[in-house]
Amino acid sequence: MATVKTTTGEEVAKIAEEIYQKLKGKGGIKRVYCLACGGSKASCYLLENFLQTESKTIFAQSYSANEFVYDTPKGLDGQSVAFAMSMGGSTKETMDAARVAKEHGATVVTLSITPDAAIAKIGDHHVVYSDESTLGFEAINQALLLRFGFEFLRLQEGYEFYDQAVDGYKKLPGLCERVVKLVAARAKRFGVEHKDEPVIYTMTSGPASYAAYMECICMFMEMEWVHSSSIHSGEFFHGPFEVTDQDTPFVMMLGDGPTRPLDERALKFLQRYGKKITVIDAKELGVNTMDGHVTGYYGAILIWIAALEYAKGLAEAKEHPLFMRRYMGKVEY
Ligand SMILES: O=P(O)(O)OC[C@H]1O[C@](O)(CO)[C@@H](O)[C@@H]1O
Repeated sequence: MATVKTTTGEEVAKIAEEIYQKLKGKGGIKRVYCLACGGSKASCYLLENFLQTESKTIFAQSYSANEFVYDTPKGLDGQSVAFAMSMGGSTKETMDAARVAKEHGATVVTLSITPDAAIAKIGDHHVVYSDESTLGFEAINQALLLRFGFEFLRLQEGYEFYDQAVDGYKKLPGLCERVVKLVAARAKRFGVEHKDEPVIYTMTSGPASYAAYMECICMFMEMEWVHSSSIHSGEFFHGPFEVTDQDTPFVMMLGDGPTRPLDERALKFLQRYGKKITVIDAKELGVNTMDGHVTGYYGAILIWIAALEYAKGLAEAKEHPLFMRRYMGKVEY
């Protein structure tokens, strides 16, 4: 089987530079929109979160693609950059959203796992990423998108932690491989212990929020048909904590960014009043071999890689393959 050449971090840097040079004369990059569905939408969150937190000049927002089509933001214009991501490269909602962005004058970057995807024809630039669920850690979409964020910030405002960010980018694939091995036995155990659970909640905050959301809507609900909800650690105390008891399982994700205290507070409560608690901790996954300023972002990716293994463990124990569907691709919707 021919291997697909994925986009490198350096190539992302080149595309980012081209985009910046093009928009510089118009006043620079004003807005970044991420357009996608399901797992692809969740995977945009790191870029959104990074720019929202670190940038003073670039507004960032991700959209479920069809919302962008039906309720297009007024700010979409020639100073906007839209990232339209679809793993398969042909999801209609995402293709339509990319066209809307293009029609409004935005620079459109498309992303998929193949170079010749249908969506690639709509945009100005195309990025090819690897599917991390089949062990392609060199070009994970979340990391490639994050790299765009680092580059835009460096070019437009100056990013004081740029060197650390790029260094972390290089270390990431090795750390992901290490995480898979580290959690292998735990993931199997998680599967066995949770195979008959009707509901499993996920919880975290900050950059890792996408991992909790993806584990919930894609892995547990879509792939394993298990009820779930992803809860923000801060919001936990403003409603959801009332369901805590000794029978209800939670997957608690501890990030390594500034919002970790929120996660620790929620975990402390769960340990006091709950019982079925699985902890995925970015610190333990090895993110502290990187510089402190970027560990929140990369830690989120390591959490996701671990969460993916837990979902595989569940699929194995339930004898319910991850790609079994009842409705998707089978009925009209
Ligand atoms: O990334 P694509 O190819 O646009 O597909 C999106 C679909 O894939 C999933 O992310 C995973 O099956 C779904 O959540 C979503 O409906």
